[in-house]
Amino acid sequence: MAASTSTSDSKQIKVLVRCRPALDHERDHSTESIQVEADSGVIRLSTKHGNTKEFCFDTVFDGGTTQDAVYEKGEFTKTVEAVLRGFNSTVFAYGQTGTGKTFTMEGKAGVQGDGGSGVIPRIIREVYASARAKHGDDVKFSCSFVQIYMEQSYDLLQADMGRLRSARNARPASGRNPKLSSRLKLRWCKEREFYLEGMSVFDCETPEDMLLRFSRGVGNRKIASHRLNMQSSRSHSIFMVNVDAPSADGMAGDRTRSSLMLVDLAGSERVGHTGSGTKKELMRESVFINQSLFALRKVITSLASRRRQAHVPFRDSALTSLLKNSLGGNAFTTMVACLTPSDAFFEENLSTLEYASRASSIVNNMTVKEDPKTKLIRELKQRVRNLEAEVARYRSGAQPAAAMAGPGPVIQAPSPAPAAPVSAMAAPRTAPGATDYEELAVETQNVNEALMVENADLREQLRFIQAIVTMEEEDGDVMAAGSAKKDTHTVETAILMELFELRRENEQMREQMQRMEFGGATSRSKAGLGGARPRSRAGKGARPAKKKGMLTVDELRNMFTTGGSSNNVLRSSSVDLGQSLRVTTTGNILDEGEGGGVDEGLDPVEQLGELLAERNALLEGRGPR
Ligand SMILES: Nc1ncnc2c1ncn2[C@@H]1O[C@H](COP(=O)(O)OP(=O)(O)OP(=O)(O)O)[C@@H](O)[C@H]1O
Repeated sequence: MAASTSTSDSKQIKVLVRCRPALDHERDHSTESIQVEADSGVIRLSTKHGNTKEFCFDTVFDGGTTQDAVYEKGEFTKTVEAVLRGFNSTVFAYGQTGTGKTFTMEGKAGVQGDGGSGVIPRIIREVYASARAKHGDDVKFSCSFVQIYMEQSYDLLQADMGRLRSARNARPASGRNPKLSSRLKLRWCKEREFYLEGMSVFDCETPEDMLLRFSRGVGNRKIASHRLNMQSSRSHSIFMVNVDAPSADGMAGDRTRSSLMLVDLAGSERVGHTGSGTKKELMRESVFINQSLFALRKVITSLASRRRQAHVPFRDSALTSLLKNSLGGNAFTTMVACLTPSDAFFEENLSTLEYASRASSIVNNMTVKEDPKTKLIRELKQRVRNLEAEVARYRSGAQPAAAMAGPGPVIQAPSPAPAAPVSAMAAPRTAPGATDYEELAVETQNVNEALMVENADLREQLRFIQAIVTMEEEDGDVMAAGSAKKDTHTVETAILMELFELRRENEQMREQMQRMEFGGATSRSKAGLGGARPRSRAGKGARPAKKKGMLTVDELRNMFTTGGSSNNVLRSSSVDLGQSLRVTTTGNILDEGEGGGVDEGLDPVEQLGELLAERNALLEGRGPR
């Protein structure tokens, strides 16, 4: 369902650091290199050569910290509160392989008695308990569980995954493999941003129902053993808890829907340390794990750099796409950075702490997502109340100040409406020395103008409601799984989005070129823009050779008409570009461009052609036009 924002709150990403105890097999051949001062939040890392690096965080846990203490001192209750207030929230565990991410998030049966359970089971129980205490039975819960394995997303709760697991458990495999039929496509649409199409969602009435789903999904997760961890997660897992509850601050009947993402990342690993270099599959997995974590680190670095308008490469991996709202977005986010005490992993620990430190400077703008219809009704009710109060004041003899103003929805009059001030009704314009008749005429005119403005407002509202209905027709039910009708775009919308993206890229390139023009011609080749590149063999004036990855207009047109695919390009069957046809986006992602507007009245394909030509020219180093 389309949603819009109401309440908001800015919060930095909360970072907890946990160093696990040394494991039995580590004690013989490594020394502890980490000093954790829980009271002051200081962590000191020292190398074998005596160098020390110091970090300070709000909350740090040493190897002796129990799961109970992590949950309590980590203040996960605040995450639960945020979810129940309608804020999307995220908890993610980050760190090198074998540092205790899964132990922290899932827990381990039999460790520390019942206290062995990790953050996920505890948070599930607390969300249910708090929600029930607050709203009784008027709360609905559901969950989904996915893993990102080798850059593909898989549903961990699909029925066939369960069967697959029992079949595979019969043989001593190095790990379980996800089945292709549970593969999910990553999609993007304006209202929902990144999401996984067809992901299964299960209603769970009780915490036990949800815990059962969770443990089934855990059983389907891809794991394998290597030198650093007997049960190493080979995928990133995301468990999603959806809560639909009465609005905490709103009026009767208002509801909020929030999601809690509980993420256990696969750990970064060095092939030399894990010994995966000898096994092809482990090696391939390693490459994908490290690649997506690299993308995550790039996103963290970019968000933490605080350069305004800096490009944040969320689209570089499925993981960062799905975490977009959790990092610098609208969610309440907690990162649990996990460390190993062994001095053999000084560099890995240092890297984890550096990224944890950067993450702690990222500010999220938490917002409650509200159903637009509910929001509109709430705002209109508020407006009625304001007007009633205004009328009451007017009746009691007071001058009605700006009768139409107030905290109601800010609605712009459409352009054909007269530009009369809205407060005209309250402050009639009278000409000096005018007769009573003239005064009446002026007042009538003012009232008339105010009514026209209101009329325009109402028309605007009607258009808004119609737009919502259309969106809902297109979206279907967000929570329902497998709807093939979801998130369709018209061809025009897609082309326009492509145009925005291209225009933005071209703008950037043009700026870069201009900067380089100032900086001297030689810098052009250094920047890789091709100033010193050899011309094509056909000589001067000949069309430059087409670069790999560049698209011509014809190719683009073909893709629209024959169903080819490329990044940001749609797949459709026999599309006439003149018509407004509905097509579904490919698994590749369309991002929100911020570029300039699109020339109205021109064929978007023509524009696209121009922009592509411009881009090719820029790439060829032929300078801004
Ligand atoms: N706080 C802890 N107390 C006791 N044992 C722990 C603790 N943290 C982790 N361990 C143990 O360390 C080993 C590795 O932990 P875990 O599997 O959670 O690491 P991980 O970071 O999830 O690794 P990977 O990224 O490879 O999945 C496990 O045997 C686990 O039981």
